[in-house]
Amino acid sequence: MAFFTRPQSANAAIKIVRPTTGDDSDLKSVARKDSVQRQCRNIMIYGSCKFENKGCAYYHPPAPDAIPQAPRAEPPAKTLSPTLTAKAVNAPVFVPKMAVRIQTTSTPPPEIPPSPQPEYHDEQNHNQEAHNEYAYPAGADDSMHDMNSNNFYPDPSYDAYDHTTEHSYFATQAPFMRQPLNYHLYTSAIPSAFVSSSTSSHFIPPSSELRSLLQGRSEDLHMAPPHGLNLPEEMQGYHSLIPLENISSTERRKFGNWNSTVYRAVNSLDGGTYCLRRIENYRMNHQAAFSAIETWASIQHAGVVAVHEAFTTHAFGDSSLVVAYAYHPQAQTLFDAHLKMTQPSYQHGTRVFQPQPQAQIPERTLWSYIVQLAGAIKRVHDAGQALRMIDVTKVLLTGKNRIRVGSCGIVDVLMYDTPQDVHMLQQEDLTMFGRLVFALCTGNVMAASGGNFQKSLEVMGRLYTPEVKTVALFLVNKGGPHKNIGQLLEIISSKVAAEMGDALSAADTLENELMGELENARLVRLLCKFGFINERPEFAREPRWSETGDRYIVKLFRDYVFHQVDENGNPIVNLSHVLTCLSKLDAGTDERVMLVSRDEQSCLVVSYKDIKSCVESAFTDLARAGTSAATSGGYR
Ligand SMILES: Nc1ncnc2c1ncn2[C@@H]1O[C@H](COP(=O)(O)OP(=O)(O)OP(=O)(O)O)[C@@H](O)[C@H]1O
Repeated sequence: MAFFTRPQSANAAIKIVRPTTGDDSDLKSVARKDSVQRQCRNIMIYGSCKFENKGCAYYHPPAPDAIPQAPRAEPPAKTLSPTLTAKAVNAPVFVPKMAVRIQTTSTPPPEIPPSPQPEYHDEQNHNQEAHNEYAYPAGADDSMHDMNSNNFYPDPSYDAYDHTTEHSYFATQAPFMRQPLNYHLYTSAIPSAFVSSSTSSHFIPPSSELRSLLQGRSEDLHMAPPHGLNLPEEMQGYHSLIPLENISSTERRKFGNWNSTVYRAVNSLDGGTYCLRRIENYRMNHQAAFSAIETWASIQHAGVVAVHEAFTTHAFGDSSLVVAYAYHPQAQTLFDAHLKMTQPSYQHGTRVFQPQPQAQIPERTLWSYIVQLAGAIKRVHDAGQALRMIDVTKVLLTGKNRIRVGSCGIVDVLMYDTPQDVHMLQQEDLTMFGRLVFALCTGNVMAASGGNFQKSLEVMGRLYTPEVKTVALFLVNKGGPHKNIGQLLEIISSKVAAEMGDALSAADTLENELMGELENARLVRLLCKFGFINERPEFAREPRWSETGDRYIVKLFRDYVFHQVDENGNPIVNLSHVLTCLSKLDAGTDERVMLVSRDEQSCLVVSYKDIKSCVESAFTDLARAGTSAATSGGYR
């Protein structure tokens, strides 16, 4: 038989009634359905009615201590769902620590102190339905009392709603209690008319592609170093070094005149992954050479790969300079992304390649690169620095149409002994920028040089709008000492506006994606709490701790969520059911659920709010007994 497939929602509510007593004269009046005998709403809300003896026509039940105790074994079985057996109803009564509405309980409602709030007493304000269908004779008073005293929500953020301090509209409404957060229940994504996760936008690929992209990055970040690399185990707190380029090649790669290698490494101080650029055989003459790194570390910009620190080391067997940068998993250089058509060959450490017919970079992408680079250069020049390394092999493509200038600061350290005028270096930045535009337009890194120049202009004019040529010429031409990046930004202002629009839509799209994932962390926390509580062999010297008290409800709920079976005893594996139940539990809704023990001897009707409270209380017990209170606090 399907014992965990009971009606579950408040809509399929099982009417909960006060247990019958030997003297049913009181209850007769409760059960009467005529309007005159409906229970006064003031009793339900405030626990008393000022007008009880002053003409109030509604029914006022006797004070709780006047209600005779109901014998436990005689619950009103006829009020239960027809699918329940009387046997289940007669199950031993379970009394949890917290106030939960149990059908078979005969505990009288606690006395509720009269409320100082003004009372309702006009005919309209008596909600007939509330009196009739869900009169909660046994539970409502408890529930109201609990809500008034905030027993369910130790969290101060669940304080009673103070309607006087809020918006004036609400201040005119009837007082109500602030409900627990229920926005975890559904993710109200931005309507798809505005943000679509299935189509590709300029910066963000469609949702499915975005996921596999992020998954790939995560894989990259957690990749373990292969054996036999013969690299230092540890170096200035960095470990797990993996080279990002081929180090077995006989041709050594050069960074200017220096041999250089790029590694990915993990920092043991913060656990973060970094990109280390090592310059071999570097001799440091002045400690002050690192002052530039300090300046670069303070430059934070979306278009610049962040500089972390620099140090010298003998860990590689020589004296190396290492500069640590932010690591962007699966980043590609612009050369690798757009210009590399054939395997480049190397002669004396310099890349030699044959220009090939390229897959043309779309103009929108080209403008995006130009605007992003201009923004990065502006930030760096405003900080009194020069990038000195704007090259297709040093600009990284870190996401869809997203680029950042890498390897910043390192030239400043290497060239410390031959200081140069910053203004001249900034002018040089603009020229390098122009050459990069030429290279991207034509697919030839030497496009702006010597004999290639005119041909490159022709190609550019054929493939792109005249504005692109204007920008490229502005950058490579000598424009005098006053030429600066601000002038370029003025020229391309309309492109900057378009870029900004795309960047804002990207933020909207990502926010939308994030909304869909919002519950994940909360549901995992809930599952962790279940894991801590359920089936715990012993706690507080009580071997049955996880089977009794509040934990019993948690266990029954676990069965309800995960262990349901169909009529043939086959497991019901319904992830939607699990997610819905957990979301409702996380929100602590008032919706009630019927929990039946496996032997059908216990049957409880509890709200998600109650179950949440049981989980919290059991988890708090465990956390309190744990060695580190601080750690346990992190799971709330
Ligand atoms: N900050 C970073 N995060 C992630 N990957 C990076 C980072 N910096 C560089 N890389 C990667 O390291 C690899 C080597 O970088 P490098 O700058 O040496 O490029 P390169 O094409 O080898 O240039 P060169 O010819 O000058 O050596 C490239 O694949 C690049 O994508």
